[in-house]
Amino acid sequence: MKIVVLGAGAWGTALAVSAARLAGADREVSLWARDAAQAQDMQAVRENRRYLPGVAFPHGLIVDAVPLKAVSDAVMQRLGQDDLVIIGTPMAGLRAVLTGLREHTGPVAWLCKGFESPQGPDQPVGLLGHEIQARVAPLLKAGVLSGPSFAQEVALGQPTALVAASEHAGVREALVTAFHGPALRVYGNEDLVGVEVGGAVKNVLAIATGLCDGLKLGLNARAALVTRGLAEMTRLGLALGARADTFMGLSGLGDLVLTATGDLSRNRRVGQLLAQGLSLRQAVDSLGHVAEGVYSAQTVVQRARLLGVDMPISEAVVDLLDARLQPAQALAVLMGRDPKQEAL
Ligand SMILES: NC(=O)C1=CN([C@@H]2O[C@H](COP(=O)(O)OP(=O)(O)OC[C@H]3O[C@@H](n4cnc5c(N)ncnc54)[C@H](O)[C@@H]3O)[C@@H](O)[C@H]2O)C=CC1
Ligand SMILES: O=C(CO)COP(=O)(O)O
Repeated sequence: MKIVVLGAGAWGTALAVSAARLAGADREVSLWARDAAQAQDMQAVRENRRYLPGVAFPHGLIVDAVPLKAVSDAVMQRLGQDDLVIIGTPMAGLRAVLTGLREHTGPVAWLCKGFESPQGPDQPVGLLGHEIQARVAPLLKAGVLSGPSFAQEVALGQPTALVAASEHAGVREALVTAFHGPALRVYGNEDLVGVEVGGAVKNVLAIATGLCDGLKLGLNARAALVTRGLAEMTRLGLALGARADTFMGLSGLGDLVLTATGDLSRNRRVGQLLAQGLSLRQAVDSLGHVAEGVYSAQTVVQRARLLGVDMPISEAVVDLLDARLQPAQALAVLMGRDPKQEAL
């Protein structure tokens, strides 16, 4: 089996390292970075000093540079027909990479969690990964690898469970074969929509809990945000065609708990920094990594409104990110809502 990871950020690198640790005579794992200088540095020091410092690359991991913005014929010629391609870019890079891969015949999975930002008049609402794929590479056998997983912990070999979601059994099976091992369990799920909604919305909710904890509002408040956040994530998912039980699984409750409460989360960190009085620009610049919730929040709310779904926590996050509300005001808006029944 050949596994090619396109994109050498923290998560792509962690999964490439993980797969290479399982490597036997029957597999080859490559990590392709878009930045030639970064690829050279990784080849020289056998470590990704920029995005995943301190993690030594296993002996067999192959590192290379490719232009990811336009995955060209030259790049395609280097891929074997059956290779498993893992797309490790943020949502912002997914469309271009999927477009370039549209004639690939082997399994493909992306790792990014979020909604793409609106692309102008032709596409005024932001899309999930599978919606982008349906438009630019409809024949691809593709899916997403998601679930509660901080890159650093996976890279250190700490126990983690992921979910491989695709309508294609072959894609789910390829992801299990590539990554399932002593430290990483990979579960299959056919509900690609639900898994993607979970991964996208939990990032927005983690900004809210980061804010809550940054303002020292207490553990009760955080539990309330997580629980009511799960309710609003589920409402949006159901309206988009997901199955309810997916939200009780790894990419729903699991990733929400991890990201909303775990201090390794970049999205949670954004909320904490906003609570300290930093501007959004200052908060984002200080991370050094992508925080997808910042770019997805507006679309989550826009899609919810179009579907008539109530998402008050996400609405408050958007008002906060757009500086229409100060941190304390966002809380007042949420607490000032009329009483209602708990049910969805
Ligand atoms: N870091 C983590 O623990 C996890 C991250 N993810 C998701 O994986 C995706 C990638 O996250 P990280 O690897 O952490 O990000 P990162 O910030 O560590 O690295 C981003 C990588 O993508 C590249 N990149 C940035 N913009 C690009 C574009 N427009 N086109 C192509 N490449 C581009 C950068 O050069 C860099 O190599 C995100 O959607 C994130 O939500 C999912 C699970 C865990
Ligand atoms: O998706 C993640 C964990 O599952 C990573 O979350 P952050 O992007 O907030 O760090």
